[in-house]
Amino acid sequence: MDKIQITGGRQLHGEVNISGAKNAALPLIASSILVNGKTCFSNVPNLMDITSIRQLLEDLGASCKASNNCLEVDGSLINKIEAEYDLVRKMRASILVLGPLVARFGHAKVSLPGGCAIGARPVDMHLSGLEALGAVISIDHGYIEAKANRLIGNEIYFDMPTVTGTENLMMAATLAKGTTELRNAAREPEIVALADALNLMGAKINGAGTPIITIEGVKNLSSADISIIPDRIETGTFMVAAAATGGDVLIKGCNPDHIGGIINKLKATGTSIETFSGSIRVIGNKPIKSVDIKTLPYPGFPTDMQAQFMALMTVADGRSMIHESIFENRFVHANELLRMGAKISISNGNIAMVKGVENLQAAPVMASDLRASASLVIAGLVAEGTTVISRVYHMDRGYENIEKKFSLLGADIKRIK
Ligand SMILES: CC(=O)N[C@H]1[C@@H](OP(=O)(O)OP(=O)(O)OC[C@H]2O[C@@H](n3ccc(=O)[nH]c3=O)[C@H](O)[C@@H]2O)O[C@H](CO)[C@@H](O)[C@@H]1O
Ligand SMILES: C=C(OP(=O)(O)O)C(=O)O
Repeated sequence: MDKIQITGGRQLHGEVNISGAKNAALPLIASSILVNGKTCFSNVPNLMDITSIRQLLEDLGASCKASNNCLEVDGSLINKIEAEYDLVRKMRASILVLGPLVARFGHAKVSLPGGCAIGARPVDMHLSGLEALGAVISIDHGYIEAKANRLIGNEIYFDMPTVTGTENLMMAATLAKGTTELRNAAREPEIVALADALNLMGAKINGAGTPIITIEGVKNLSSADISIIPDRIETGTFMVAAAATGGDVLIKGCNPDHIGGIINKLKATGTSIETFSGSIRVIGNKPIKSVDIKTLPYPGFPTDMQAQFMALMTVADGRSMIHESIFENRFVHANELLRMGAKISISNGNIAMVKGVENLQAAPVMASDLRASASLVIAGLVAEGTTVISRVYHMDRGYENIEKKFSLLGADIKRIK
């Protein structure tokens, strides 16, 4: 199994290009199930999760042709409505095929995705939403089965904004008869990107990016060319790494409008940030000021940046309170940061108090999930000595060429076997 080795202490300098967003690409690729024809995606990141969704679509019968960062999916060849456990277990976002399959074929069988390192992550709101659209749902032997002759538009209220839940139901409702209104919908940029793409395919969606999304059902969708938006979490990860190392980095190919919550908190740490159209310059300043954060649905501070921000706070001046309000178990990285000399205490399971230390010390550490791995990379970049991070397959799910990108910025980082 691959590991990442980092010798810390170098400031990051130079330019880095941001890849397409994993969390935008996954629902967009799933949306190609709705189309009885070809959908072409560009700026697709080369990631394990993209391989997983591609394998899943191929298993359903679709043809997928990939070259460079493009992917062409032919949904006209789909001849199977069952997403099997062996494919779904690799990636929770596989649940995103449920809505499109039942909408287009009237029948879907998808393995229950189950929990993961960061929490139980139920899919009850996806299922009750589909029921509201008239699907008959059953769960048997670990599989969700959904059946409907044709989905029928309805009003759906989410108890809390769910990102993939909003995406699943938005996709399903595009082919429903009548109008669907999603209330308390998630507002993430990935939702807007999906609505824009579906509209290009012929859907009639309004309000994406607000808590109320209205979808007027259409009979079918047609082929389209879709470009994946830049990854705001990868952007934020490089911003935090630049701040932590006291570096000066120009982050290119990103969308500063998508990361207001991150920019706001990083500025409060004393980091200098200049935004341009499509790029951001980040200059780290010492001492790093301690700042409190609470993760919230967009446009609040993203849970997917909490681990990286915690790594920054371990070397800040003072105490920081980090409140994780989205997932119940998203502090696993804290234990690894402790092994590197960080001072962190956790109360109530979702509040971490971080007391900044002068410096971290390198140690062998283990990644537990995707963003935990990014936080360990940031810690490794500032620590004294050589850190080895194992289980980096978590990182490969969501960061394209991360060690190459950091190396080009001057980090002493390499992948080892
Ligand atoms: C592929 C993708 O886009 N993943 C992102 C997506 O995950 P994902 O879409 O799985 O996360 P959700 O927005 O659904 O989860 C938000 C909260 O709602 C709860 N919940 C969700 C659905 C449901 O039916 N019932 C329920 O209780 C979850 O357990 C969690 O506490 O949004 C998360 C929150 O921004 C991000 O961390 C993930 O990176
Ligand atoms: C938690 C994440 O992804 P997923 O929902 O695919 O597990 C993430 O991108 O940080």
